[in-house]
Amino acid sequence: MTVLRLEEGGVRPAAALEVRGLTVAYKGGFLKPARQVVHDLSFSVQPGEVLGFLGPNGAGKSTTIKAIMGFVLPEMGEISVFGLPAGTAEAKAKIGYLPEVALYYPFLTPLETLRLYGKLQGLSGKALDDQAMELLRRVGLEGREKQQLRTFSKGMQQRLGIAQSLLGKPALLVLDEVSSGVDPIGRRHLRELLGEVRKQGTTIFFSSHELDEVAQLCDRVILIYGGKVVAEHEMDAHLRSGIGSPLESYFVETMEQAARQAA
Ligand SMILES: Nc1ncnc2c1ncn2[C@@H]1O[C@H](COP(=O)(O)OP(=O)(O)OP(=O)(O)O)[C@@H](O)[C@H]1O
Repeated sequence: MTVLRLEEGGVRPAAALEVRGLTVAYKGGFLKPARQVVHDLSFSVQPGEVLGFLGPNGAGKSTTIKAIMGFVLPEMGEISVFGLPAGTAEAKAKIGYLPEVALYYPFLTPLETLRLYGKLQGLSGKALDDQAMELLRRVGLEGREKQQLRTFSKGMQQRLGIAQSLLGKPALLVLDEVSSGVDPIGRRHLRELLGEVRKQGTTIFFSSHELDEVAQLCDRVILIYGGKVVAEHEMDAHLRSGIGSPLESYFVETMEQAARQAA
């Protein structure tokens, strides 16, 4: 279902992801007050766009992503996915999600794991097996389909997580630290894979500390610090391919400025 919005001068499709005034607090311990970690955060991702969500450790990226998935309940704010309220079954059905730490049942094989997740999405039979095998090939786990996950390295588990997020060809990919633990060859494959997925029209929203990867993949970046958006930038030619690592310099300068302002 495509939800249309009435705009001045006509209708346009709803954003793939819209976050408005998101405020999240975690409960404190015994007699300790709740602590707000995301403050009045707003941004949107348009259909087909690839958006990098950047910020230092503890900035609130995973918390925001968990709110998008409906795993943490915001104190305030609204989130919609293609116009559907976040956290609902309909919204979740549109999303392929890779958590920051993907934990799988250690005695299952990657193929069995993808079958399990595929069945939860309503896929079955040969169509599911074909898709699972194709995804395992694309993430470089060909030949390991029948190896139990307890014997997998961190990077291999991450590759499986990426395959799992792509099951069912979701319209929106939400990836939390997508290349964490993946070796340089795997990262290159991952970039190619996400490039292909993007060409098929999939919207991608991902957090990463790998700024070279972000520079190559993204149309736009959003930078957060202390749970607030502090900058937003189109990935123009300079940031993408200037001398040195322009995105890294932009990131560091923006964060230093945000830290000075917060002090
Ligand atoms: N379950 C929790 N209970 C209490 N505080 C939490 C919880 N999860 C995260 N936090 C706190 O919320 C803040 C934001 O954490 P979050 O994991 O969202 O940051 P992040 O930007 O994803 O960081 P990183 O880059 O290190 O993954 C941090 O101060 C963290 O300590």
